[in-house]
Amino acid sequence: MPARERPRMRLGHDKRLPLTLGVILVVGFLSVNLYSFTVSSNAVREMLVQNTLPLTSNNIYSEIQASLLRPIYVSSLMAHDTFLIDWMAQGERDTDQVIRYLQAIQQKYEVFSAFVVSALTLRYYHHDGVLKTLSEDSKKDQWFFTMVPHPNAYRVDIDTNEADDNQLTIFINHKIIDTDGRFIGVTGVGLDVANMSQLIADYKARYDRDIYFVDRRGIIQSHADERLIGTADIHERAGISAIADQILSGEQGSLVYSGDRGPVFLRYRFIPELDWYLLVEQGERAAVARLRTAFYHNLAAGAVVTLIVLLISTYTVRRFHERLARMATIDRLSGLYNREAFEALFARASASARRYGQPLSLILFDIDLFKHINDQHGHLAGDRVIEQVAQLVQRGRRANDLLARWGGDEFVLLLADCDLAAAHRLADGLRQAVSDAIVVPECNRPLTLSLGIAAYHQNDTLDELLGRADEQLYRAKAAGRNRVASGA
Ligand SMILES: Nc1nc2c(ncn2[C@@H]2O[C@H](COP(=O)(O)OP(=O)(O)OP(=O)(O)O)[C@@H](O)[C@H]2O)c(=O)[nH]1
Repeated sequence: MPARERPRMRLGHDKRLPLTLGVILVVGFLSVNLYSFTVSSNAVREMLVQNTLPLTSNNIYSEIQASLLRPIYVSSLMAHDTFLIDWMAQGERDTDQVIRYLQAIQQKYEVFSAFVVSALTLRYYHHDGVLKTLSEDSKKDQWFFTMVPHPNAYRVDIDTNEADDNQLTIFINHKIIDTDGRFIGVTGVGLDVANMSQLIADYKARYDRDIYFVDRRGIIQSHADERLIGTADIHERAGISAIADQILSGEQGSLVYSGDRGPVFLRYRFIPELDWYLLVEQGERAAVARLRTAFYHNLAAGAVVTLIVLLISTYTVRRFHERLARMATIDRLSGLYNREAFEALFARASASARRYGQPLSLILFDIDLFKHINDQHGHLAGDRVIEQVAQLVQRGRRANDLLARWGGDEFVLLLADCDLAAAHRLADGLRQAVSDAIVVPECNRPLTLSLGIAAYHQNDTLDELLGRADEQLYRAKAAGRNRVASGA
């Protein structure tokens, strides 16, 4: 049956189920994903504050301790070296001697620089020679004069190195005390800040966290961005300024501040060896970046699954509706349209005939003495005959003609663009074809039809048209069956 001919029968809303499924899936996927994203983000945050950042801080602290231990040890060794103490006590006579000593230290321990400054002469001896004489008036030399009242034996300072193009250097300054307990100078080694910065940059790459040091005043002393060193103050930096005092008054702890890209989790720890604070921080965005990516991937997967379910359910529902529509419009035994479908299709065909002013004829036909076939050969044989007639007429009809089983052994054939005379000829041909092709089961007589034809009149109802065709059919039966009767 051509699809375009199928009568439109509302058998349900075939979009409702896929839509409902779609909504349930979208809401389900969204809520499950959002929930798991929120739970995992909270877990990551908690992990960051309670575990990851403190652990990182501890690891770095240990590494710092390990990397400073050696230079501090070397400085201490120099400060207690009897050669140096004696040499100073004896009036710093042979300069070459002390320079060779400093060179040996610098080479042996592979430090950036080795130096000694005398409190007596204020001369600054460097492994390359005598650098200068310190002056109490020079701002640059204050580090030395502040060493005297310093409570500890050594101090870690960060400063530009005049002996090496003013490069930033970490100095381990160690007091030299003579045998009488008097302060006679400072000795120590210098470490390249670039190395330290590299170390911190490595941490950043390894842990994806910002790691830097500030002194007790809040001035950044070591940072992957060297421009900040010695100049930037955390009291003046956006976000962290709000918690700067809290950091600088504690030993260690975890804090949160709002950075320009969301909350930043910070772990601070005071490092007594450096007299600095170690700060380890990580933005929430970076911490949950992977989760966010997973969230988007899950959503995409959910969208694909939803789409597939929508397609499958739409296809299934459509197939189901088509079957239902077929069941509701097709007569099971003959495979022809049933009465309801014919009524709907007639309305369309008659409207078209009216619009284009074309003739329309209806043939109502009935198998002659069908009851006998049933009675003598059984209902199944009768059914078989109905099938045969239906198939034969269906095959012979024109594409625009509508054929339906009207009930029992009665059929209707609506002939589009066909006047009464042409319909009569066609009906007779049909009658002939059936009696030529089909025999009554088990008795060799040909099966015959009686056919009544009526022409469609403007504004006829189906009942009116059928009524007139039925009269003609009655006439054909009355006249002895196996014939065609027609009338306007
Ligand atoms: N096998 C079968 N029989 C049916 C079916 N529907 C109706 N019938 C029978 O078809 C017969 C119809 O008989 P009628 O059309 O009234 O009478 P007839 O024997 O064909 O005689 P005329 O129409 O006067 O030639 C009845 O016996 C119905 O029981 C069906 O689906 N299958």
